Amino acid sequence: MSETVKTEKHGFQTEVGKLLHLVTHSLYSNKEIFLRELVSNAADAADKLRFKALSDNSLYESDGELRVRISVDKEQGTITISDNGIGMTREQAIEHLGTIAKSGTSEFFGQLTGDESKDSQLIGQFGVGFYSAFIVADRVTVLSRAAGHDATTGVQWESAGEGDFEVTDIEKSTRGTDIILHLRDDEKEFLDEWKLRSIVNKYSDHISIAVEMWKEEVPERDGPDGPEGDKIPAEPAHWEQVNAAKALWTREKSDISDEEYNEFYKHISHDFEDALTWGHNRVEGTHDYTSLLYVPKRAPWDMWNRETKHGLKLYVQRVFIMDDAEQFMPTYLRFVKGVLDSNDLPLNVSRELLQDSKVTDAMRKACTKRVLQMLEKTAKKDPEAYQAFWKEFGNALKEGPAEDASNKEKIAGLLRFASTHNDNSEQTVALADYIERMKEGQDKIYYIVADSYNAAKNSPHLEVFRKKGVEVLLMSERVDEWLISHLNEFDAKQLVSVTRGSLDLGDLDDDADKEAQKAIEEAAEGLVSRVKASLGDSVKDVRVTHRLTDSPACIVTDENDMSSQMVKLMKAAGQPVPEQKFILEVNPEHDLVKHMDAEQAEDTFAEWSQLLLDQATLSEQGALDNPAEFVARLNKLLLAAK
Ligand SMILES: Nc1ncnc2c1ncn2[C@@H]1O[C@H](COP(=O)(O)OP(=O)(O)OP(=O)(O)O)[C@@H](O)[C@H]1O
Repeated sequence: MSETVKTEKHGFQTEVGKLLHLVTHSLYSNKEIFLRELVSNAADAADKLRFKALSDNSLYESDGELRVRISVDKEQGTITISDNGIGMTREQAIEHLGTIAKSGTSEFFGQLTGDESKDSQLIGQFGVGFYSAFIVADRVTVLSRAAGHDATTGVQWESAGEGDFEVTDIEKSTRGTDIILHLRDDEKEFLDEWKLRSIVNKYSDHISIAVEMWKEEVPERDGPDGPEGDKIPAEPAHWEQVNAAKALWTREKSDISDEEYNEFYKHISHDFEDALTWGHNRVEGTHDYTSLLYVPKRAPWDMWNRETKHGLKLYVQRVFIMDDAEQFMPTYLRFVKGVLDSNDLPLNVSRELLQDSKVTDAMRKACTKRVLQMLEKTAKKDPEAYQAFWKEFGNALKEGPAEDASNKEKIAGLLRFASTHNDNSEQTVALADYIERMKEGQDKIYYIVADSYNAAKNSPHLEVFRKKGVEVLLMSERVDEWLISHLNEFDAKQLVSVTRGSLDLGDLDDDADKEAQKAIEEAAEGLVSRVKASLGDSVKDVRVTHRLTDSPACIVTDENDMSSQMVKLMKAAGQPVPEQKFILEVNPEHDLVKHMDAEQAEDTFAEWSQLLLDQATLSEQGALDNPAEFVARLNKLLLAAK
C-alpha cells in the first residue's frame, strides 16, 4: 500500500497577512531580532515540555536534555533553529502559525497609519514572534512533531510569507520543532557563523536552556613550541554551547549588567525597546521566592482591552508553570512584566489553587509594594523619565486608590495633575508639590473635575481662587471622577472640590473678608428670595456666592449629592441616576445681577433668573436640556435692552 502524504493549502487569517506585510516592509532597521524571537519560542517550547513532563515523565522520550541548536547551510542559504521542546501537531501548526490568538487583534490593525516608522513602533508593542522569520527569509519551512506523539505524526509547514501556507504530513523521528529560514538574497550575511554567534550571545545568554552551534573540526596544530614541540590534538566537530544557559533571575544582581536585564526583558515581553526600570529581589524567610519585575517604557497597544491577558511569568523552583499569572499584580499595575520564581508553591499549582492561596496573597502584596517603590524611586531620581511613564500609564495608576485601599497614600504620592500653578494641560504636579506651595492658612487641597481641560481651567468656580492666588488641581480625564471619589485625603490634607457644597476657605479668608461677605449677603437677601421664588423647584437652593469675582452666577453641587461628572459617567454606563438639582449661587456685585435686581416687573425678573440659571448650567455642564428655549429667552431680553 502506498503512503499518502496529505498536503493542504491554507490561507492566513487576514491580520496575519497584514502583519507579514508590515514585518517585511517596516522592520528592516532591526533585522537581527528574528533570532531572539525564534530562540525565545524554542525556549518557551522547552519550558512547556518541562511543565507537562512533571505529570508524565515519558514525554521526554529518554531525551531530557532540552536545548536549542542553530546551524547554517551555506550552500542552501539556510539557517535552522531546532529545538527538542513540546513540538506541534498538524492542527496546532495550522492554528498557531496561521492565526493570531490575541484578542483585539483587528482593533490593533485598525490603529495602523500606513506611515512605516510609526507602524514599526506599533508592531514593536504588538510583538511579531514567529513571523519575524520573514524579516530575513523569503521562505520558511517548519518541521515539527509533538512530544508524546508517534514519529509518523510529524508536520511540515511551509510559506513564502504572502497569502498562504502549506502543511504536509511527514515522519519526524525527533520530538520538537525545526525552523528553516531560506534567506533572501540580500540577507546572506547571516550565514556568517561569527555574526550569528555574536547575535546569539547578545540575545540568549540569560535563557535557561542551552543554545548550541555546530563547531567544525579543528585539525591537529602546532603547540607554543612550534613544529618541533608538542602538538595540540585535533578537536572533532561537535555541538558547542554558546550561551551561559542560566536563568537570569537566579544570578546575583551584582553580576548582571543593564544590557542583560534589558535583553531578558525583551525576551519575556517581546518589546523592541528597553524597559524603563526594573527591580530584582530574592526574598527569604516566611516566604521564599525571587521576583524580577519590569516597568515598560510604552503602554502596550491593548492596555485598555479588558480581555487582554496580563500578569507575571510564574516559575516554581525554576520550572516554568504559566504565563500571565494575573494573581500577583493588581489590575492598576497590569502593565508590569516579569518573572516570579517561588520555592513555596507546589509544582502542580493551578490557576484555581493560586486564587485562594496565602502564599499568593503574600507575594502579591510584596510585588505591588516593590513596583510602587520602583516608581517612587524613578520619580525622585529621574523626573523626566517618570513624566514619560506618567503619560503612558498615569490613567491606569489612577485606578489604584479605588482598587487598592491599603496602598492609597503611596499611590496618591505617585499621581500627577494639571494645575492652575503652571496653567497648562501637562499633568506634572504631584500632591506633595501642591502642599509645599499651599498658602498661609490653607489646610485643604482644592480641585475641579470638568469635561475637558479648557472647561476646568476656565470654570467660574476658580475665580476666587485665582484672586487669592490659591492653586487648584485641574482634572478632566474620564477616570478622574472615579479616582477622586476614592481619594479623600493625602498627607492628612482633605481633597475638596471647588464646585461642591458651600465654599469654606477657612483661614484663607481674613476677618475683613468675612465681614464684607456678611454685609453683601444681608444686602442681597431680598434679591435671593426673589430669585428663589421665581425658579421654584428647578433649583435646590439659591444663595450669595463667595466664589465668583467676574461671573454673575454659577451652579454648585450640594455636599452630599453625586457630582455632575459622576452622573455623566453613570449615564454613559447605562445606570439609573437620580434627577440632579443644583444650588444657584449669584454674585450681587456683578452688573448684570444689579441690573436684574433693579427690574420691577416680576415676569421680566423671572426671565432674568431663568437666564442666569441656564448660563451657569451651560458653563458648568456644556449643554442644556432645552437650548432653543434658552436662545429664545436670551434674544427676547437682548431686544428689550435695545
Ligand atoms: N519552536 C516552537 N515550538 C512549539 N511551538 C511553537 C514554536 N514556535 C512557535 N510555536 C507556537 O506558535 C505560537 C505562535 O508563536 P508566536 O511567536 O507568533 O506568538 P507567541 O509566542 O504566542 O506570542 P508572543 O510572541 O507575542 O509572545 C506559539 O504560541 C506556540 O504555540
